[in-house]
Amino acid sequence: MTALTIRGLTKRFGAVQALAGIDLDVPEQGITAILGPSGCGKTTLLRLIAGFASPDAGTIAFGASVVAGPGTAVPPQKRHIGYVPQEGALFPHLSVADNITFGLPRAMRRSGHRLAELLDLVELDHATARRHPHELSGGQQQRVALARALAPRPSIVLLDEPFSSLDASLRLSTGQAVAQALDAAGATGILVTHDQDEALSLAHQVAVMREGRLVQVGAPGTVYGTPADPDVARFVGAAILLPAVVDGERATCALGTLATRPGAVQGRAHVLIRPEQIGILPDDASSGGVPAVAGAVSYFGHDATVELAVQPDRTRVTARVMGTRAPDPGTTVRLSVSGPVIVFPVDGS
Ligand SMILES: Nc1ncnc2c1ncn2[C@@H]1O[C@H](COP(=O)(O)OP(=O)(O)OP(=O)(O)O)[C@@H](O)[C@H]1O
Repeated sequence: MTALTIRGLTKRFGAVQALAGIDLDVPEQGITAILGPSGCGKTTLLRLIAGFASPDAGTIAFGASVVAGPGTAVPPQKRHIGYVPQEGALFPHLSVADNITFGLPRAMRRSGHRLAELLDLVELDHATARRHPHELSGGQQQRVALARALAPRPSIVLLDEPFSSLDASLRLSTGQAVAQALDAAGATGILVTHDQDEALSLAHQVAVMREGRLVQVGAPGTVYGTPADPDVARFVGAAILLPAVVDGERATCALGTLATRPGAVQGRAHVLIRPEQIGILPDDASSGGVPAVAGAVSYFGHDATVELAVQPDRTRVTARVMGTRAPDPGTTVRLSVSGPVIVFPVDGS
């Protein structure tokens, strides 16, 4: 079943075409991430779904019921959606309990049962209920904001860059807690983010947006593994694009002759290689691969990236290897590429 169906959605602000014809199906439950760079129209799309603004054209339907379209504009309070803004926007003078139960009928607020349920759902200690927002960490504040959004049991929760003010480690754990809470509540999440790691790790469906349009919608693995074009490839992860000549299912480029995915364009093209596809071997002709000289190494603990100059013409590529396997700068090594590569037509890059 589809939780949300968007067709031909457009919105213009003066000379700026913020949304230029959006079609999107959001399946029930799970998280759909709207991923794109600053200014591409993500927040505008979320605001139209929430009902905070009206589209110039197009329709938005929740299940079978149209909430925005020609002659229809259901107000935000009647859309039964939850909204989690960037920094929680909690009421500073209210306790956590009062923040969470703010939108509930008085009888429910008094009973305390729903509050306890919501605290459990977002994995907050019941003792935090008496505190005020300034006595909580950023991650706890975002959990309170989610609990408040989930309180009236909405079927759709809109999350507008909810983790952007958190540091990297808290972002991951808070993101996972939010995903679990949405799942347990049976709600569908729509997460706006410009962070590809967040989108790929939390979402079941990723919708990549650029200049007011959706350029690719798919499962995280599909968007990362078979991006629609070189810009999507670069946006969702580190990408090496090399000129190549394709013949059948083989592409010849600076990293040798590589297997392509079936159906690749033929002749002059560009191949996409992810840094983790490059293996670094000892400099021994029997290892196969192409020779390269190792340059700067960036350690990240669990893994490392290595800059490499591929011989003979010093084509620069970056490999991602286990932290302990990075060669010393200046060492001559051999490079192999695992797995088939994606091919893009020359004019597509
Ligand atoms: N109320 C408004 N009036 C005029 N222009 C607007 C308005 N809201 C958005 N825009 C413009 O529409 C475009 C899309 O903005 P939007 O906020 O939707 O992008 P975004 O992808 O959410 O960006 P960010 O990640 O920086 O929040 C931008 O060029 C923005 O300047």
